[in-house]
Amino acid sequence: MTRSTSRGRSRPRADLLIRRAEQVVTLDGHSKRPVRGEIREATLGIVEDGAVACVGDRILAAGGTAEVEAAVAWDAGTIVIDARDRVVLPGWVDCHTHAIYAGDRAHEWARRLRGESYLDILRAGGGILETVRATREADTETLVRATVARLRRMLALGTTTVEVKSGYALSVEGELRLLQALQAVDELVPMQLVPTLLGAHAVPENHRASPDAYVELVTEQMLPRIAATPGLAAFCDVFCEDGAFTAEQARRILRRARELGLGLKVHADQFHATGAARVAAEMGAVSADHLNATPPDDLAAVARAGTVAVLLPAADLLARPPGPAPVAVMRELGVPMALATDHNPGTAPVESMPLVMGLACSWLGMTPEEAVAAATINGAHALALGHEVGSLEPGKRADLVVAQAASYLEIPYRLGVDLVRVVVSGGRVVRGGDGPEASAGLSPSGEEVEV
Ligand SMILES: N=CN[C@@H](CCC(=O)O)C(=O)O
Ligand SMILES: [Zn+2]
Repeated sequence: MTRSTSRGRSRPRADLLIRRAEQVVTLDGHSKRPVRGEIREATLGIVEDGAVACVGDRILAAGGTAEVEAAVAWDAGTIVIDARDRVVLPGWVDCHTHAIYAGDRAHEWARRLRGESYLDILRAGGGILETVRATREADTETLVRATVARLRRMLALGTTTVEVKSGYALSVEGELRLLQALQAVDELVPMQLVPTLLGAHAVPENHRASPDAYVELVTEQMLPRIAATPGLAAFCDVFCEDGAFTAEQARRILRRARELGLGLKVHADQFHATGAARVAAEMGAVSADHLNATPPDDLAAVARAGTVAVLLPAADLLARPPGPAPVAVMRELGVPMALATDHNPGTAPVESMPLVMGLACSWLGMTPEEAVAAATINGAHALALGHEVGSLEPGKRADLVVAQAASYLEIPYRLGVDLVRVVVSGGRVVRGGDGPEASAGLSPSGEEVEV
């Protein structure tokens, strides 16, 4: 139902008003620092009978329905969504993906199920290197089209901010091409896309005999070339692992990236304790990701540095590292935790953040409150975007999810069930609107609307 109002002319006008939600999970008050330690329901900033009003691509107000409706004006042009029986949350922040690639590795997954190891397959020239061959062969239009399709499916499941790493080209021109293709993708998908250079994802086959020469190529040619174009990459990442790059090589690459003004991320200790998490902490990386094999002392260093631990339960399930990420130890040490899909063709063909939240709770031992914070505000901090996304507060990007649920608990609990009914990204309703008061521009069936 849309309503015109003569009252409150001086009140700011809303383009979009979502009202009468069972719960609005605001996550407010955490824009400066990630949440960590014991996370209680109060930390989530839940408002019952809640509303969110937006104008343009920004949030105008979030709180109780009566309070929000008293604070804003709306008219016949305002889209009004009734959220009775529904929960409103910030759009998911998927802060670790490898979503630009060609080819498929289901056959490798089947080999791993029969007992082969991920790293042995990589050492034999498969794994990441197989995807590198397929990606190098694919034309840019094909890569853009495939990536857009993946990101649109993620968007329909509520992901409104997504980090995408390059890393399947492993040459200066090839990595540049992937990051430029991501700029084209960014124009075609209404999400916030954060690009990361992962030129040090694996040692390419032509440098097998001299990995240090490849590290030098990354530090002396690839990084300066990419950093010379503002916006091409926000972060530099390194896969620090036996069979990929050593802690010392990672340090060299990250140091150079930092000099050139890029933020830092590290694929750390996924299979072995390599010292990578400690390097991430020392270098001031915004995140250290995976952390399956990180010793407690190194996790303590991560906590002290305020580096966000990005946990990737789908990869934990499919890649078979020595064990799942040690959530209880991280909680105890005060390591801030975020969650991401790790979408990639080898170890995580997953696109759903709600599924990842479910795995994080029922398998890794996160509490539902930790999972919600990890998929929203802490994911934002893992991208240095805590001021911009991850919570429902006035001035932040109007990114939100409306889920068919009486409580936020149902989202991680109902493993594999798509409860998302409405997705708003940058103020645009990109999916849904099938509620009784759905109005202009909304698809009655709950299908994705034209984006
Ligand atoms: N472990 C390194 N990189 C990816 C996997 C990439 C691949 O296997 O293609 C990850 O984060 O899990
Ligand atoms: Zn990864």
